[in-house]
Amino acid sequence: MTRIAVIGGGRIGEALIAGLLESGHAVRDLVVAEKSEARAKEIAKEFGVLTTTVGDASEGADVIVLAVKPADVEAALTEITKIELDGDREQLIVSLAAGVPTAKFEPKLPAGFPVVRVMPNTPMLVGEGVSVLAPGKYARAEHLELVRSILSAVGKVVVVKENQLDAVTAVSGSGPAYFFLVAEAMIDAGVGLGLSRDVASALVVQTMVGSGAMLDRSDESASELRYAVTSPGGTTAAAVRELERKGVRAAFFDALGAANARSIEMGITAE
Ligand SMILES: NC(=O)C1=CN([C@@H]2O[C@H](COP(=O)(O)OP(=O)(O)OC[C@H]3O[C@@H](n4cnc5c(N)ncnc54)[C@H](O)[C@@H]3O)[C@@H](O)[C@H]2O)C=CC1
Ligand SMILES: O=C(O)[C@@H]1CCC=N1
Repeated sequence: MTRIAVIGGGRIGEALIAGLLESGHAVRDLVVAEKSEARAKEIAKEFGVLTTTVGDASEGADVIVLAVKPADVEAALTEITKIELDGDREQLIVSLAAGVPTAKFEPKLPAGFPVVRVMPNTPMLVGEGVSVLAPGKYARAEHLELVRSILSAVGKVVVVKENQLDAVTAVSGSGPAYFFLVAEAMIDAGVGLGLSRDVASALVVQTMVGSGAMLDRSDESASELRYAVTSPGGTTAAAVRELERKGVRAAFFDALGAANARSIEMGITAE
């Protein structure tokens, strides 16, 4: 099986580790490098994986996954390049860092060393993620296929050109947070209407799960599914009118625009 080193055992690193193990990836083929000792202990205890230094983890790995913050990429890369990277053994770097272009990695690596940039999202923790892949200059079809095969174990995989990854980050990388925010607001609103928090939470969670499943399985668009809930002159129409009056659609345009701009900015400042 492919040996994977995860550099950075934070929130997305943990989601990847948990998702891979859950999908049957062997624990002996996973190794984690986490610079916080306390966090490394937590990861080792929770998942039974080996935790070690960046150099040791990278040395034995086929795929080196960088799951550190964009500002920490450079330091982590410096540690990785202290070992002898082996392009012939088809070693590969996969970067999950938002905004950081593959062109920032490539000059620091041995000539022709392949890099694949990926924007995942946290639902991969439960096998329902979406990972969007973009090959760097030296990543060939077989590298993309390897990354696809690893990440398809924890959700769907989409391939785009790298220049679309900032937009992707705004939509699906940050996306779970928007749905969680909507869930929080709906639960609070339900409590405001007199439901207990437990009942309001159960109703909101199942409504989200059910609506997501319909979107996934139905041939109808989001608009058509919404029309089917909206009886003329009824309760949904009254609610949607308020959401539109408060500018919910414009808020999403602006919010995703801000995320896109921030992703571009993080790529510039990561240098
Ligand atoms: N959290 C999310 O939903 C998503 C995050 N990402 C990207 O994933 C990356 C990590 O994000 P999070 O997991 O949220 O951050 P985080 O802060 O939770 O985790 C980063 C971890 O890396 C460790 N670290 C930093 N430098 C290190 C080094 N040199 N060696 C070993 N460990 C090191 C830190 O101690 C920390 O535990 C970021 O670049 C982010 O843009 C991408 C998609 C979604
Ligand atoms: O908020 C962030 O910067 C990261 C990237 C996408 C989701 N979380």
